[in-house]
Order: sequence, then C-alpha cells, then structure tokens
Amino acid sequence: MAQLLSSSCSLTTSSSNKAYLKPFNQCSTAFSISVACKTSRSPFRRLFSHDQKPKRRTVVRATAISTSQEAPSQTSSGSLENSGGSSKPQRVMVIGGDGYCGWATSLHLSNMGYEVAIVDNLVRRHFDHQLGLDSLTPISSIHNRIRCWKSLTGKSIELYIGDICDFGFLSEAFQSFEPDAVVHFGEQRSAPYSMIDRSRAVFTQQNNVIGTLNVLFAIKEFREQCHLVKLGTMGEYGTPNIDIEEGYITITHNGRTDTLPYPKQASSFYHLSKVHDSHNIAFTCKAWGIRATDLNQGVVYGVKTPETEMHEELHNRFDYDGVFGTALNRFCVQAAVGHPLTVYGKGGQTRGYLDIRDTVQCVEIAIANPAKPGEFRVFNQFTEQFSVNELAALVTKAGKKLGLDVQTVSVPNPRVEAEEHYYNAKHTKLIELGLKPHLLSDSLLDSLLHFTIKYKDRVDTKQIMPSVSWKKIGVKTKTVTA
Ligand SMILES: O=c1ccn([C@@H]2O[C@H](COP(=O)(O)OP(=O)(O)O[C@H]3O[C@H](CS(=O)(=O)O)[C@@H](O)[C@H](O)[C@H]3O)[C@@H](O)[C@H]2O)c(=O)[nH]1
Repeated sequence: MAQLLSSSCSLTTSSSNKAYLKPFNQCSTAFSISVACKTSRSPFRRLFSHDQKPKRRTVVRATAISTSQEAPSQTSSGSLENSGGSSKPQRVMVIGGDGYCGWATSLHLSNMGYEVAIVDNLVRRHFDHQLGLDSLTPISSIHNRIRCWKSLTGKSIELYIGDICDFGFLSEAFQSFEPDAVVHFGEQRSAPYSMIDRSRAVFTQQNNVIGTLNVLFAIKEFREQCHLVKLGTMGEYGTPNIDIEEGYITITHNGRTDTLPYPKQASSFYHLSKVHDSHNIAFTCKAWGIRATDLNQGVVYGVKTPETEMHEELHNRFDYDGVFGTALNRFCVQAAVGHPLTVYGKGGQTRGYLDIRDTVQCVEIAIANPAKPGEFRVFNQFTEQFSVNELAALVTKAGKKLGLDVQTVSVPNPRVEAEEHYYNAKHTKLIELGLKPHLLSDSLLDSLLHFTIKYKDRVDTKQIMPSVSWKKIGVKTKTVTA
C-alpha cells in the first residue's frame, strides 16, 4: 500500500507527467493538422494538434434508408407529425453515437423503431490512440457495428462521419436526415482529460461549446421543431450544502420571489463546458423558441444493454483508465486484476449514479415526451446516490463472494473537490415520465465483476492510477516519450 501511495504521488508530479503523453508529431496515429485546417469550412481554426478531426467532411451512408413505410411524413415546416397523425418523433440524430452512451442509445432507439442516424467524428477513438489507452472490451469499427446491426435486425442506421464544429458538415447532415430529435452526446466528456494541460482545457471548451452552438443554429435554420436532447451533467451543480433541484430553484429574496436556474458550481473545465452549454441552450429556447431537454446525467456504470449483447461486434466500450474510466467501472476492473480500489482522498465524494440501461431508457423517454417550443426542460438523470467509500465497500463485498481479495487504498486526491459534504439531489421527473430504474443490486455487481474478470487479461495496469492533477495543470502541452 505504501508503495502504491508513493507511486500515485509521483504520477502527479510534473516530471512524471512529461512521460505521460506522446508528442503529437511522434504519434503514428496523428492526422495532418495543416490539411485538416485548410479543408475545414469552419471559421474557427482548430488550434491544437490533438484536436485533429477527419480531413474532409464525409457523409457516409453506411446503409440505404430502407424503412420508408415506417418513416414519418415531414411537413415543410419540419413538424413532428407522422403518417399516423400522432406527434411521436420518428427520426433521431444521435451525435456522438460511436461513444459509450451514444452507441448503446443508438441501438436502443433503432430497436424501438426510431429512424436513427449517427453523427460522429470518431475522435474518442483517437484520444485512446494519443494517450495509449484502450477499452477493456474489444470494439469493432463503427462501420462494422452498423453492418452487424443491419444483418441481425434488418434495421438501418445512417452514418455521418464528421465534426459538428464544422457547420457546413452539420448543415448537410441536418438537411439530409431531417431529424425530429437530436440527441447530443458529441462532447469531450472526461473531466481529467480537460485538466491535462491548457490545450486540452481549451479544446474541451471549444469543442463542446461551439459544437452545441452549431447544433442550436442548425435547428433554428433547418428544423425549427426539432427537439434537442442534450447530455448535461449533474456536475454542473457541484456539491452545495442544500438540496439540488431539477434545473431550477424558487428563491425569495428581499420579499420578492422568482424561479431561477439552479446555481452552477462546476469543478473541471469539462464540467464548466456543460454549464456554458446550458446557458446557450436556455437563451436560444427563450430567444428563438427552441425546444430542449437538458439531461443532467450522473456517473454511468455497466456495459451491457440487450442490444449490445446481441453480437460481439455490437459490444460497447468499457473504460477503466485514470482519464476516461469512471468510479464504479474502474473499481470492478481493479477488483478483477487484484489492484487496490483507488479511493481519492477521504472518499466521501457523493454523486448520482445510473446503469447504462437506464441511460438509454431516459433518453428514449425524453424523446418520446418532447419539450414544448421555447421550453428549456432540465431532468436530473440518475437513479441512486453513493459516496466513493460506499462503492468501494459494495465492490469489496461482491468481490469476496467471488473469492477475490479486494483491498482499498486512499490515493492523494488528484482533483480539487469536497471530500466530505452534504448531497441530496432530486431526480423525480424521469420517474414521473415512466423510468423503471435498474438499481445497483448484488446480482448486477456480480455480473459486472464477472464481466471484468472475463476481460482481465486485456487490462494495462499502468493505466489505473490517476495521472492528471487539477492543481498542476499548466500551459506546457503534455507529451509522452515512446
Ligand atoms: O478511481 C477513482 C475514480 C473516481 N473517484 C472519485 O469519484 C467521483 C466521480 O468521478 P468519476 O471519474 O467517476 O466521474 P466524473 O469525473 O465526475 O465524470 C463522469 O461523470 C460525470 C457525471 S457527474 O459526476 O458530474 O455527476 C459525467 O458528466 C462525465 O462525463 C463522466 O466522465 C469523483 O469524486 C472522483 O474523485 C475516485 O475516488 N476514484
């Protein structure tokens, strides 16, 4: 344990950080940034070499649209009326549909009978290449995933490969697919990634804020009735010493009362990017009549959904590393390989958690019950609260049942966050709309542990300890020696 503690400390020193990331010009997977900049129509030059995207705007029709009988008849104003006269949205664009939540959601929506198009620039896969990380589970290319889905179910998913920060690309995708709803997962979603160095902080905010702004402009310009379902985060609220409401709080101040956006206290450049998004969305709902739902999601765990389990080519990614892995998933991998569970600091950090099967359910519920024009709706999307210590205790108990010797180590906290605090967040709106939660049970933890044990030979234990320090972030771009 002492050795682990000291190694975690040394991993957060600037000297060891130097050895963490590879220089981009030495990275065999790097694209040519100069070409990428020249070919982009975006007025915003992409400034950072890790911010490289496919060189050209590419619209890939992975499969033909073959379900015209089920497709809604679109009015010229882009209304949601379908051929049956109801107002159920039918055509859903999933931005970020190749990622952890996005892929599972795309398959779920397709299975539920929606016409789905995935928009993705595949940059999440590129981050792994840059940082030398990999999913616990082997994952197929997006093209093979979609082909496999079509061959198993007969259902087509359209694919648009490109960067939503390039408005020309996004416009073409919008005009071609004509979505009734857009689910926006297409953001850099790791807090540690956003805290690696200045360039990653800037990339995260530029990518996330401009991407969302472009989606708002695309809706206004091409599909004004389209419902935006935006993935926000519970981290927008921080950890205030009062109950957290769903988006808004009614305050009486100096004898006057108003219902106002709940105060935001995000604690990473990533979480802050979502705060900025929320403000932009709220403003455009008011100013242009956009209809939007902000899903303030908690920490997601798990990997299997009924659809991803249909074939190994449909398997989802599962991150366990210190940059993209999230608490419970990481603990299950750590237990499987005999690594002490990495509780940061005192371990009293409490967050809302949910099973990935509930992520896909919540998104579908939001789509099926759209916000009204001009409405900015906020749902807190999680099902249960746990502290990090509670999660560690649950994994220890479940591991013991499987004969694993699970230890816990207190790692010096690489983040700046409250380690003991009050936390009580409301989360009733999705339940009221019909969410049936999958709570974290012994049997689920068993199955998650069995899953991580199955793939344990793929674990790179060097990726487990945290290596990004909130306090040591600086302007020098972090690079890796080979
Ligand atoms: O090995 C670990 C990993 C995490 N933590 C602690 O667990 C808590 C949650 O950390 P996390 O890495 O599981 O999640 P977080 O960085 O907050 O981000 C994740 O969960 C967010 C929801 S929330 O946490 O803001 O509610 C999403 O927005 C993000 O996209 C997703 O990556 C933090 O207090 C962290 O310090 C540990 O103690 N040990």
